[in-house]
Amino acid sequence: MLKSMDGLAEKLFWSSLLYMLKPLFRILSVGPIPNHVAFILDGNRRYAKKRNMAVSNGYRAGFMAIMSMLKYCYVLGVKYMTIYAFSIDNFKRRPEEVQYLMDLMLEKIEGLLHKESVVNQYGVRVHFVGNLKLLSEPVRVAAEKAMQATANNTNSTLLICVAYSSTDEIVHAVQSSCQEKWNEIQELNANQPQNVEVTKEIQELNQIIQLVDIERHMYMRLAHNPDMLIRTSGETRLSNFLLWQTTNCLLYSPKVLFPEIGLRHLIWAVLHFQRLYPHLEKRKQL
Ligand SMILES: CC(C)=CCC/C(C)=C/CC/C(C)=C/COP(=O)(O)OP(=O)(O)O
Repeated sequence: MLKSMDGLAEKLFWSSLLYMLKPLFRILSVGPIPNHVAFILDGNRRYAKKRNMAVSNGYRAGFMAIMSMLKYCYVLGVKYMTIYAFSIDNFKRRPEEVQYLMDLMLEKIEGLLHKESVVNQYGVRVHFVGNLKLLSEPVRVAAEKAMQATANNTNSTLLICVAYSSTDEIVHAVQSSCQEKWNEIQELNANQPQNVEVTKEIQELNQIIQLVDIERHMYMRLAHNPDMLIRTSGETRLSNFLLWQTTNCLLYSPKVLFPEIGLRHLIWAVLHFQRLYPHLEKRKQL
C-alpha cells in the first residue's frame, strides 16, 4: 500500500513538473531539437565517494538520473536516447562490482516490464544494443523480454548499450556482411555451376560490400546517428562508444557527475546544440 502510494506520489510529482515546464520546452522547441541524444554516464563512483556512500548506491542514483533524462528528453521531443550502460571493458572491473551492476541491471530491466514503468507510461520502446551473448542468461532473457514487451511503443526509443564496444560492433558488422555476401555467392554457384555469368556476378558481388551493407549489420541499426553526445564529469574521450556513428555528432561535456545531471544541464546542452546547429548542418554537406 505504502509502496503504491509512493509510486502514485512520484507519478503526480512528475506529471505536474512536466506540465509546468511545458512553456519552457515550447520556447526551446522554436529552435532545432536533436532527434537523437547519446549519453556516457560518467561519475557514478565519484558521486558515491563524494557522498560517503557505497559504490552500489552511486549506480542506483545513476539509474534514477537515466529515468529523469528519459522523461525530459521525451517532453522535449527527442526521439532517440542512447545510454552507455556497460562496456565490454567494464567486465574487467572488480568481480563484486560487475556482479552488483548485473544484479542492478536485472532488477531494473525486470522493472521496465511493469505496466506502470516509466517506459510504458511514456510509450517508450526499449532496445538493447551490444554483444548480448556476453551477458548472463537471466540478464539476456530479461533484456529480450523488455524488447518484446515494448516493441509496439512508438513515442520514443531508449537504446541501452550493454556488453558494448564500438570496435566489437564494427568487427561484428563487417563479419556479418561478408557472411551474407558469401551465402549469396554460394547460392548462385549452387544454382548455376561453372557458369561464366555467375563468375562475373561473383566479381560484382565482391565489389558491392558497401557502407550500407555494414550499417545494416550494426547493433545500432535501429536509430539514425546521434546528433549530440553528452559525456558527464567534464570528460571528452569517446571510450570506444559509437565511433562509427559520431562522425557529425556534437560532443558536450558538462562538469557534473552523472547522478547529479538535471534539467538545467539538458537545457544548456540543447542551447549549445542550437547555437552550433547551422555549422553542424554545413559540415554534413561538405
Ligand atoms: C538498467 C540500466 C540501464 C542500468 C544502468 C545502471 C548504471 C548507472 C550504469 C552505469 C555503469 C557505468 C560503468 C558507468 C560509468 O561510471 P563509473 O562507474 O565509471 O563512475 P566513475 O566515472 O566515477 O568511475
